[in-house]
Amino acid sequence: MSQEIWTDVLAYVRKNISEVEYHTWFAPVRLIGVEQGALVLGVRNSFAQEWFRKHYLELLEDALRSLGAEQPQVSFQVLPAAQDALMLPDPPPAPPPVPSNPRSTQRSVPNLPVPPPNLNPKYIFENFVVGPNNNLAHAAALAVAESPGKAYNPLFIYGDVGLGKTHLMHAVGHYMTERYPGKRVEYVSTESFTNDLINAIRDDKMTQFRNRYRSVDLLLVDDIQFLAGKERTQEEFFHTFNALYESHKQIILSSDRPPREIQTLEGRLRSRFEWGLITDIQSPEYETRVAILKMNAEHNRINIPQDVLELIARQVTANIRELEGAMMRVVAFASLNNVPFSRAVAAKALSHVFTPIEIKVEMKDVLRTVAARYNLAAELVRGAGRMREVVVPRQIAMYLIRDLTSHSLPEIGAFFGRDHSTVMHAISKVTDNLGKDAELTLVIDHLKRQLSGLDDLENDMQDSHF
Ligand SMILES: Nc1ncnc2c1ncn2[C@@H]1O[C@H](COP(=O)(O)OP(=O)(O)OP(=O)(O)O)[C@@H](O)[C@H]1O
Repeated sequence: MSQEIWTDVLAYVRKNISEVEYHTWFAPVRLIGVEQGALVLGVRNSFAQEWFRKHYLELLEDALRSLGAEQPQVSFQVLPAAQDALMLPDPPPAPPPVPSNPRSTQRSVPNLPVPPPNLNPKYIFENFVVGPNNNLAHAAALAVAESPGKAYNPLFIYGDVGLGKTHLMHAVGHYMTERYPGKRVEYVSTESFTNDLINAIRDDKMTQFRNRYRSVDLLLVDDIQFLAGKERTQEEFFHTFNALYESHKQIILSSDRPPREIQTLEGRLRSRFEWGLITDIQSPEYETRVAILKMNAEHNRINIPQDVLELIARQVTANIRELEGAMMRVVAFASLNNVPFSRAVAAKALSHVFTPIEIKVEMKDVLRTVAARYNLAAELVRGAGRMREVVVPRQIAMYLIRDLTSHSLPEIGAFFGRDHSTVMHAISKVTDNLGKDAELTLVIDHLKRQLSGLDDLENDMQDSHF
């Protein structure tokens, strides 16, 4: 996760300084991690350390603020020389989205496994959650992947932004390159196709252009609606389409609308787009959104409780890219503010972007927050253990549940697998000690604020040393 935060920070920094400055100062920086809410960066020498403190600290803090850090903290460590040398070859941390047009020299060698073309490695079928909103598009994509050029040609996938059209197209590309090494797959956005065409005309390289697009086994063209109004590009695409279609090569097109709604598209192209199968992707319903978040969290190896994922899924409804962004925002917020995941934390993290939601504290929120405070597993606090290390947190959790929720003593007892008299005993024990034990008083106060709204997160962080 720290890597995602760092990637976002770098993107922010890059937007705010010149490219030269960025490459001089930020390219050699290594992320050490996020420790207790602070972003720890490794720099090459003490001069760089000083330079960063003087010139870039504020910018880095702003970047963290933009990710939700209430009290951004950045520290710099000088990397040991060997480590620096070792770390230098690291790939740059911010992978660009999908390059528009890299060419592989190996592609022209026949029968060699072709490296995956410019496809996003994350966009594979295994990572695609199927729900009622996209099952037809998914089934069609799978059918095409299994019998390219035969099942449906072209396959035309349409839907609003950020709903998985590109993901499905790439998945077919990956599937094909894995299954049939040597097959050529080309993914291109309509914009890149247009630019390539313009360059080819300008540089008198139309033969190369045509060879490139007409010799593929699978052509994936994103955002085909942008062909509208571009007559020369339409003309060229028409011939590319025919050449591929006639030699039974597969074509997959994506668009934000069905062919008949693309204005100023030549009739002959429109009718060709309708020859195969037209399928749409709708916005995902709640269960699919939760499943997508769950898969994403697992993919990034982040352990986010189900109820927090559910809260995020309720908040973001229309667009999966935004849904993923919201989850990352919550993760960054929790990690930069050094607080455990809870619905209150998620609500707070998203409050700047979405309509704030009011959170009712639930028993499991309390249990989790208390357990995190004592560095214990929640189930240990809830369990039957009688060691003082777990008994005190358990009593505190019972006390806080009684205080912050409307659950009755028997309900609290049932949650902990005990009877109501145990709960009563725990509550009176904590109440008795509250006035006498200053540290306990502070801890309870801190936990209460953390659980109810987090308006005082800044103070929480200052207190977090106890
Ligand atoms: N069903 C799904 N399961 C898992 N992840 C998904 C699913 N649908 C979309 N995503 C993820 O959502 C993000 C946006 O998807 P994608 O880029 O494919 O959308 P798109 O429809 O092509 O959007 P645009 O029209 O803006 O290009 C990606 O990270 C993708 O992996």
